[in-house]
Amino acid sequence: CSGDFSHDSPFLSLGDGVALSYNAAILCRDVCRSYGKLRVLTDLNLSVPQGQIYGLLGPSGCGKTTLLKCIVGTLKISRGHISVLGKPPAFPGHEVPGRMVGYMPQDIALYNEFTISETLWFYGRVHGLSSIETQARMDFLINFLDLPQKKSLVRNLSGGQRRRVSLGAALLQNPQLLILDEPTVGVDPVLRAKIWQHLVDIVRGGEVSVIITTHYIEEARQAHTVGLMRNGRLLYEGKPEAVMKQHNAATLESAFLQLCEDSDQTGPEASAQGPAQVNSPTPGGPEDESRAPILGKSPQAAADWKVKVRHVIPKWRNIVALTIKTLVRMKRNPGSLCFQFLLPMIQICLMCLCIGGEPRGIEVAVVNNESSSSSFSRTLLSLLDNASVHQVSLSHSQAMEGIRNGEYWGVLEFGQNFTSFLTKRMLQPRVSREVVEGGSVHVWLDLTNQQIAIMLQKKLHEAFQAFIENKMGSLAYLVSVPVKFEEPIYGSQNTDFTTFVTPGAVLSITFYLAVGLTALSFVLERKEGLMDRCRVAGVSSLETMLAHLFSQLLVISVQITLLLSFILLVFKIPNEGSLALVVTLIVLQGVTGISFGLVISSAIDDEQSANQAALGIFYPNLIISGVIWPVECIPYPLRYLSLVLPQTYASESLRCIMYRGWGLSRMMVWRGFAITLGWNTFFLILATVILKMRM
Ligand SMILES: Nc1ncnc2c1ncn2[C@@H]1O[C@H](COP(=O)(O)OP(=O)(O)OP(=O)(O)O)[C@@H](O)[C@H]1O
Repeated sequence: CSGDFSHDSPFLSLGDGVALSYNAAILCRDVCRSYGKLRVLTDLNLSVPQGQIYGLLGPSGCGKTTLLKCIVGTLKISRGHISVLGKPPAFPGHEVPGRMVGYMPQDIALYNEFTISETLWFYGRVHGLSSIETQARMDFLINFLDLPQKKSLVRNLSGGQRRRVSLGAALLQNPQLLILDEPTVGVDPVLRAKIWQHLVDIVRGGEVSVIITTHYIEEARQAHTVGLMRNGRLLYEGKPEAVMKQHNAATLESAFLQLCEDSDQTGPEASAQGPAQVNSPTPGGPEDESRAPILGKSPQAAADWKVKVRHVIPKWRNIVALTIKTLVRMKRNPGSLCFQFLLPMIQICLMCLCIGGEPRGIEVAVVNNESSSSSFSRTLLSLLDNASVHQVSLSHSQAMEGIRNGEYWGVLEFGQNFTSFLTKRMLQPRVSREVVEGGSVHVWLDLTNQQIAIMLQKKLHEAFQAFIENKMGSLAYLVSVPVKFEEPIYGSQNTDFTTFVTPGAVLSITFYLAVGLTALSFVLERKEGLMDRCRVAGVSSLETMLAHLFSQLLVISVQITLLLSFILLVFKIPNEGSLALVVTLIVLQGVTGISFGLVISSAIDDEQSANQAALGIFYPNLIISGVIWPVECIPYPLRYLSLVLPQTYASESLRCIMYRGWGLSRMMVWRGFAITLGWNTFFLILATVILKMRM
């Protein structure tokens, strides 16, 4: 809201030096708020006098909660002005949201994994209370609110008990302003009376003000002022006795019924134009203010830049409180924590075991038309890797029928004169085509599975090489293809697909687990009202993000340690480079995952959509990043897209470190780090901006 209030004083000024000499804790002028096209608050005027209890009443859905959220600063108003304890909510340096306000939302909004004392300690830390202060307040509140053992877990409490813990959290820091959204629902009449008595006691000194909504209209008679809301407007504001007298009613409820009927008769349009009826003990109520413009900015209105900077800089105590909160929640869910630790390890183990290995027990039909036990064909077949290839001897017609029926992956056929023709071919420099044909193994393959076909070809070449060495001994070098592959510069002759895919897979697994965990945990906290409650307690979105980042980093560290131990020690994936660089790059990819998860959770409100968003990017990103298949095979212009994705250059960088032993001086290494850091920064800024915009 705009800063038309005098920020240094709780007094309302009506422009040109005219100031009203009353003290209002909350002032709302012409407040409007919509959710999309649904208009919830319409030109609402309300005034909560300092040191009083204000009962905000109205039918379900009339906008009470929305108004309270606007007052505490978790929702922005579309139009109008709000002043809370002298300044607009969320004004730089103002402690609303913050320590000055105690807010009990309508939802329970408590961490289920916390005990009662952990809940109060958490808010004590956020409000900057000393341990002695927190302990003293906790003892008082547990006694006063008749709470069970302070070591009881919130999730094991009854609905009414949770509501009382929630009230305790709002009362903890002795705030100047208490905003209670239905605190007495589910509370027995004795305790309800006690709570009201406590509210009356705390406002007695004139320092504390209370605004309370309740469905039990009669209990609001104990309030100094009541306001009746209907359809987003205030129909009445004044003393409870006055409205009863005015309508000649015996109860507050029947007085309000009559007010509603009157309003229905005059119609919504009429009440939309006119101000609320004000029975005027409330100086500065809508009648006082009429439609006068609220003051222009006072000299002090422009907040000092130092205050603004301090307002933006994250508070360490909040980050610590939130990090401890996340760690306690993790500790209380050991099953989920173990799952988080073990899942990446299981994934990488499955990948190393199941991807890139050699096929086993491949059925191959063998048609051998030679009968002699000393024939070359027998020797050659005996040199074929039996673990990979399972030979089944058949006739030509049976073998061809079998391969057509999908029973065999290949057919190997040796002619009747295979041995004599091959001998001729080896001994004579010039032989006929017929001799070459008859001295060759004829192979028919089922090429529908390329990996198996390639493996069969490789096994046949290996068997033939062994056969040549067997038959020719030291002269075997004479029979070789005139292309000679020397020792590789990097990698080894035995490098397999697993070696190629592992670095990219490690980065992807770290990235996606971080995305999933972050996106969901934030969405759930928001859904349960926990984030709003923290925000009212003075926690900023940046602090929430940083705390989440720190606690997730702890989880990632364990995950990465387990991942690396397995790939390096168990699966013996080579690492020629610096382990520190390997770890740093993987951690940074984890941070990219966390920050991308933050973007999803700040933009999306429900788990299903968050899951869909996280899963939706999984396959496209995995495929286009060149993790499974080389980027060089991706057609243009898709390759340009591939190059800017978070894992493309990072995977290449990790491969260069691990297999080539390169360091940061090489461009192919540092650009992987640079791209990852760039994405981290971009995602964090984007998430912060989205969170701010969606407030
Ligand atoms: N986040 C939201 N998005 C869209 N509409 C919303 C949202 N929150 C509230 N509303 C709508 O705004 C209207 C006012 O809701 P609000 O919760 O402020 O009412 P209320 O007076 O507090 O009701 P109750 O007494 O039942 O809590 C309702 O019609 C509700 O459906």
